[in-house]
Amino acid sequence: MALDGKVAVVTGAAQGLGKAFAEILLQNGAKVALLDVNEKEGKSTKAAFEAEFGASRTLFHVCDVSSEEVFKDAFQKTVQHFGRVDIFCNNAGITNEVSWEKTIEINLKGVVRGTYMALEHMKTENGGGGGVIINVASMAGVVHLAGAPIYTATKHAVVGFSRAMAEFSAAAGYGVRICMLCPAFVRTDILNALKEKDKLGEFFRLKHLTENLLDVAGLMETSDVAKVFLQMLLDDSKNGAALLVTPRGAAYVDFPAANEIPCSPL
Ligand SMILES: NC(=O)C1=CN([C@@H]2O[C@H](COP(=O)(O)OP(=O)(O)OC[C@H]3O[C@@H](n4cnc5c(N)ncnc54)[C@H](O)[C@@H]3O)[C@@H](O)[C@H]2O)C=CC1
Ligand SMILES: CC/C=C\C[C@H](O)/C=C/C=C\C=C\C=C\C(=O)[C@@H](O)C/C=C\CCC(=O)O
Repeated sequence: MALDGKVAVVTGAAQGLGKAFAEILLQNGAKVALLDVNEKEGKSTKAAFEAEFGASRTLFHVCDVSSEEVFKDAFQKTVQHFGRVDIFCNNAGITNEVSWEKTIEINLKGVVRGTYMALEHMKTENGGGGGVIINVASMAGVVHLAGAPIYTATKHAVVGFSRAMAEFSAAAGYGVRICMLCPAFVRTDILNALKEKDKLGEFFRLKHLTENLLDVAGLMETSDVAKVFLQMLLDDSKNGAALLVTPRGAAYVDFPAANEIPCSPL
C-alpha cells in the first residue's frame, strides 16, 4: 500500500507511540486524524504537525475510546472531513491495575470498537476501498507480566481478537488486513505507572519483576518502533500477523495452528 493521499486515524495520538505513528504516516504522504482524550497535548501535537506538514494534512478530535458515542462521532467527523479512511491504528492504552475495569474499557473494548467501526467503513462489501487496521498490543500480549495482570489480559485479548478478526475479514472478502504490533519497553509516559502504587495496587510489590525485565530487555525510542510499524503497514502479505519489536530487532510471532499443538493421550 502506497501512503500518498491515504487517510489514517490514530487513537492515543497526542503523545508517545501514537504521536510517532502519526508522524511517520505524515512523513510518508498520508493525512492523519489524531484522536486523543488529552485535549491540551493533542492540540499541541496538531500544531507541531501543522507547522511541519501543513494545516490540511491533520485533524485533531478530543476522543475517549471508552465511549462508543464519542468515538463514533470523532470517526464520522473524520470521514466527513477527509472523505475516507484507509488506515486505522488502535493505539490508545493505559496501565492501571487498580481501576482495572477502566483498563479493560480502553485497552480492549476501545480496540474492539475501533476495529468494528473501521471495518464497517472500509470493507468493500459496503462500497469501501479496503484498508489496513493496526492494533497496538504489546509484548505483554504474548508473554505475561505478573506485576500487571490486567494489562497482560487486555493485550493477550487484543492479539486473540485481532487474529480472529483478520481471518474473518479475509474469509468475508472485506479487503481489509488486520495486524498487531507488540513492542517490548518503549520510553513513554505509560511506564511511569511502574512507579505508582495507586496504579499498581497490590501488584506494586512485584514491580521489581517488571523493572528487572526492563533492565535486561532495554528501552526503545518511539521513532524506532514507528519505523517497524511502517514496514508492517506496507507489507501487503501480512494479515493476522503479530510483530514483536525489541531493541535487538523484530520478529513475527509463530503461533501454532489448532492441529499443530502437540498432545499425548490422557
Ligand atoms: N511504552 C511501552 O513500553 C509500550 C506501550 N505499548 C502500548 O502502546 C500504546 C501507546 O502507549 P504509549 O505511547 O506507550 O503511552 P502514552 O501514555 O505515552 O500514550 C498513550 C496515549 O493514549 C491516550 N489515551 C489514554 N486513554 C485514552 C482514551 N480513553 N481515549 C483516547 N486516548 C487515550 C493518552 O492521552 C496518551 O496520549 C498503548 O496501547 C500501550 O499499551 C505497547 C508496548 C510497549
Ligand atoms: C506495565 C508496563 C507497561 C507497558 C510495557 C510493555 O507494554 C510491556 C512489555 C512486556 C514484556 C516485555 C518483554 C521484553 C522482552 C524482550 O525484549 C526480550 O527480547 C529480551 C529479554 C531479554 C534479553 C536478554 C538478552 O538480550 O540476552
